[in-house]
Amino acid sequence: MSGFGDELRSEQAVVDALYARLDVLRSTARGRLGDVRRAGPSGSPQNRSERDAFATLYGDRLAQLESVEERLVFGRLDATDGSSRYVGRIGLTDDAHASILTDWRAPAAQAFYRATSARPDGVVRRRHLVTRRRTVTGIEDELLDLAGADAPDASTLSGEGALLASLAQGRTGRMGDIVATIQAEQDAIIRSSLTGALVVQGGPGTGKTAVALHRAAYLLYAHRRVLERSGVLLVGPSTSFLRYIDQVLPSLGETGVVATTIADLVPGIRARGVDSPEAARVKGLALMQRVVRRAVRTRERVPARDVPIRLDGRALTIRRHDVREAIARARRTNKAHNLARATFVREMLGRLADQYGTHLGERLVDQDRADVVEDLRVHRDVQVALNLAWLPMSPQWLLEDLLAKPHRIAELAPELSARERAAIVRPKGSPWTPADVPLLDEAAELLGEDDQVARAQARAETAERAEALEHARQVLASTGAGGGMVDAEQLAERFATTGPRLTTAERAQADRAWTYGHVVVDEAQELSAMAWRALARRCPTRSFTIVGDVAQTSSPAGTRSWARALEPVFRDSWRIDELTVNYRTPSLVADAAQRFAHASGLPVSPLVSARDVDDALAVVPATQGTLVDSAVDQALTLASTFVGSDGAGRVALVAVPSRVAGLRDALAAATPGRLGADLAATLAAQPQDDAQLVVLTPQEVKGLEYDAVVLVEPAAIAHGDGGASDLYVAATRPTRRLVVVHAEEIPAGLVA
Ligand SMILES: Nc1ncnc2c1ncn2[C@@H]1O[C@H](COP(=O)(O)OP(=O)(O)OP(=O)(O)O)[C@@H](O)[C@H]1O
Repeated sequence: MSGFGDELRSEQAVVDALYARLDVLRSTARGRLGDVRRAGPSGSPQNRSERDAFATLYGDRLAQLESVEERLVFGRLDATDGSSRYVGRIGLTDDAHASILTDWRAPAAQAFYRATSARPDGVVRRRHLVTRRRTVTGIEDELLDLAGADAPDASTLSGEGALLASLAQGRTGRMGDIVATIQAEQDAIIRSSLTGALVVQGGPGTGKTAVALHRAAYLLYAHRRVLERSGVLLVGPSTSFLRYIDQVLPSLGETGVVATTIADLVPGIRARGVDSPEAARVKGLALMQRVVRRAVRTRERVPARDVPIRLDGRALTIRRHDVREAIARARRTNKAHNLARATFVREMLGRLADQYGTHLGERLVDQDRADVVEDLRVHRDVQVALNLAWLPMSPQWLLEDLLAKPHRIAELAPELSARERAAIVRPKGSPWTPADVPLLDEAAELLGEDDQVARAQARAETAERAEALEHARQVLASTGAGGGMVDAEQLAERFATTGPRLTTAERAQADRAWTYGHVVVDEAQELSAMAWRALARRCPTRSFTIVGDVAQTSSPAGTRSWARALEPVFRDSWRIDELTVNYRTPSLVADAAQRFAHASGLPVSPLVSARDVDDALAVVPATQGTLVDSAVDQALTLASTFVGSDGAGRVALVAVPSRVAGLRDALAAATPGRLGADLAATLAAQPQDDAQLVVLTPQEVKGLEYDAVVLVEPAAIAHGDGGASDLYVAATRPTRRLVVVHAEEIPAGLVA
């Protein structure tokens, strides 16, 4: 016992020393930031820009140092050669630049997550340090030098005590990082190569989201030079999901990540409309790329007959033959429609000017010809005729026009059935929907934007950056500034991005045509073929992390097969990995969900729960008349156990959309009597997407988790729009308890 106390004390001494170092670094960064700020806005523009650059750098560094206060260090590795190293959320060095804490993403930390008795990797002992604030409260050792140990199976947990402690914590409504307890199968995915597309398939709660985010953090660390410039795009299913995960990356100290949904993918488009399931499905079909292409092509057309016009009293003709040749010539440029139009117009005006010359009986040259061309260019009838032959269009105009005209859809989408065509017709002026966004993106690509300005700007920026780098080198050499905290590249980046210029993430977000160094897609099974095309366009190197579960697909445009979804875009440059341990749901609940999923024929991945919780599953029968009251009663009982006035703990009622309003009203009416007026008022004031006690649909809880869930009438959920997948999703949200309230028969398998 005293041995353990000694160990604890000696680890406390190490932890104290690491925090002391952290404090020193913080105060140095704070001091430098203060010095820079005190210098004020005087001096030459050059001096000011340098100061701004240092201020941003020290500010960022300080923010990073502040963000690792909790669990700065969480592990220790003892090697066979007698050396040991500590692993933590960032790397630290002492005054002599010797490493005293290894960043979890560094190669030297890998063994902390991967070493096993079968493959100890030079490690004899892995120690998990459990800390509360700056105090070591526990130590958990794993000895890895056991000769002849069996190979572990996938469900062998590393640092089980630390892991289970972290899983048992109350939900806060925000996802936290898992750096202290990443499991071997997860670590292999996190550190997998940057090239190609990596698909991570796994059942609910297997850590796919956590792994995807930690992989983004790892890639930004391991490939900083590439990815800081180009940025990483993170695509999630909803804004409330993005909110749920937005603490994870900053707490890992990363920037340069643009988080978005498909609905918000195209700058300037706010897609808040809602499609019918059938419309969403049809708009997502791969053949829609052909429909959009045809919609563009049919605006490059030869008129039915020659068009007579008059210029200065002379009769000219816009001849069908000329239009045909001008169109062919413009198409040969291989440029996008709006850009190739310049060639078409130039060609047509030239031909008309030649006709004019023929009328005059002379061949027009130089200024005379240029003047006639100009007169023709501004001639209204010419403009009308040329527009009819080659219409300049915005993506919005094209799509709005197409969807508002059943005869155009019939003409351009003959592959669709009459019912499918009818599903996508809608009046002009309707709001954009998420399924419109990939179509708008496709159209934008075919129509083209005038990118000459942007390209010139990019060239200028490259030249400026080279200059900034050289300048930064000189500054560092001459001032000795940086003190090991800054390198020339970082400083150059700051010089380049201070002032009116924007960060990588900001620039990327504003630019539809931005190409990212890596794309992370969560809940990827929901994406349509058209959405995949839009994402692929944003990363020509096809470096993707794709996480999802084809058993949880609820979107009618989504997929049940990775191969079918990905092959059109990635061909054979994608690989698949599977996660099989469920870290969220207690085994009773996970088993129930798995049984139901199997019984429903969903393509489920194998799943083993990491833990068991007593009383994790309850079934409460009700009648149609008592269903709502009974569900609310159960939710309030759960809330009194799990929901705290300190903001911790989350309880959700999940029901089909048609029941949501009734449940919300009943819940609001009953809460004060059951939880007290104060807590009821606190809960009522919380925003819907961060409330501790909520009523939501299965679609809305996708990707999220709660301490406890009341599943209201599972049969109705299983027969709703998202079908069995919706019930599978809803049943796998709780970390501690699932209560099933039903009047109809419970779907097969859900209860043993
Ligand atoms: N190694 C780990 N250590 C601690 N917690 C973990 C670990 N892996 C996953 N978790 C936790 O398990 C829960 C489920 O993780 P996550 O949401 O990433 O799963 P998922 O596979 O994306 O689930 P779903 O498919 O249901 O959306 C989260 O609370 C996450 O923090």
